[in-house]
Amino acid sequence: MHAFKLHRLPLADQLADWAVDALIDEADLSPKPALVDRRGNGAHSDLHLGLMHASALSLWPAFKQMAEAAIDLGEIALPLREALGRIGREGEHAMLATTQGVNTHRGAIWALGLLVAAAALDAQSRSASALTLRAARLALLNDRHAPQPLSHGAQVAQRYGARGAREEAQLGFPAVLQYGLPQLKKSRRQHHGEQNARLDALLAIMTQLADTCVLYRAGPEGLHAMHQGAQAVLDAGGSASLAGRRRLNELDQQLLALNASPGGAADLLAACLFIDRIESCDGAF
Ligand SMILES: CC(C)(COP(=O)(O)OP(=O)(O)OC[C@H]1O[C@@H](n2cnc3c(N)ncnc32)[C@H](O)[C@@H]1O)[C@@H](O)C(=O)NCCC(=O)NCCS
Ligand SMILES: Nc1ncnc2c1ncn2[C@@H]1O[C@H](COP(=O)(O)OP(=O)(O)OP(=O)(O)O)[C@@H](O)[C@H]1O
Repeated sequence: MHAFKLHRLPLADQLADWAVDALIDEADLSPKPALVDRRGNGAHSDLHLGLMHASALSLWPAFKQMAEAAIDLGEIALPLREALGRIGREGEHAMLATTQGVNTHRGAIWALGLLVAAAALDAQSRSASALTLRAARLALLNDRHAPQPLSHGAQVAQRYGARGAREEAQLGFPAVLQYGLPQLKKSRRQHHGEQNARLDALLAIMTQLADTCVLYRAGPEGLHAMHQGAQAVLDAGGSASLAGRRRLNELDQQLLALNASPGGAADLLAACLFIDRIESCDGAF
């Protein structure tokens, strides 16, 4: 055996690494409209890039434990769903302890947690559609121990009848499968550059998502501005074109004026990057 043979990471460690990488890549991606990025804190007075990084790293143990639970329990059923719920809530505590009470990644723990578990359940079956289907089947199970707080998402669901993070997962992440990933691949095929392709994927998600962060902060007017503005950037040629960049700057200004931060879309971009990483890795993990 070669003395310098590289060790493959255990599956759970590998998946936790990729989930954290996806969160850091999402946070670093710039210029994102009204979100925390390398330029600043967007529409968030209580967030900054360092906090997003620290928060992402604090979630590594939770993602690893979610993968381990999926490997140990091995099937999509209530014991795994409830283990994920418990680990997810512990992850939220770790996040809040790191950020001193600021919600940096609540939606991301939910989406990426389900996807990490879905990937760990069957390391051979790695297509986006297979992963999101397993994640959806997990999300459809009812965690009997989940608290029912009147979250911002629950409040706008009551007020506007909007579908939020829970429903997006239960439907198999249509925003990722039908908008984010196809746009990511399309912009890559057009050689727009990786950062522009990722921005375009975020914008594609923003064209149609019922983002409860935006609805809570800026109502239907804010959501409409996000949908229209993101579509206008893509129609103008996307982030790689001069006309698209001008539209992106206008969208940034408009969302900032409305205090409308698309946090749900940002979480789903991270989900998109995680799935893309898994799909594109050769052979076993
Ligand atoms: C389902 C969750 C997201 C709660 O959703 P709810 O809408 O009630 O909460 P909240 O207003 O805090 O929003 C959560 C976040 O989701 C993101 N989000 C907003 N809109 C959307 C959307 N349409 N699609 C996807 N994500 C969205 C945003 O980042 C937002 O901050 C989740 O926190 C939860 O129930 N956790 C319990 C622990 C658990 O079961 N964990 C399992 C880990 S796999
Ligand atoms: N780069 C990012 N910048 C800002 N938010 C992000 C980013 N990436 C993900 N998010 C998501 O956005 C959410 C933060 O949104 P928001 O601040 O509206 O939530 P909140 O704390 O529930 O509400 P509020 O700040 O209005 O009281 C987080 O749950 C996080 O998952």
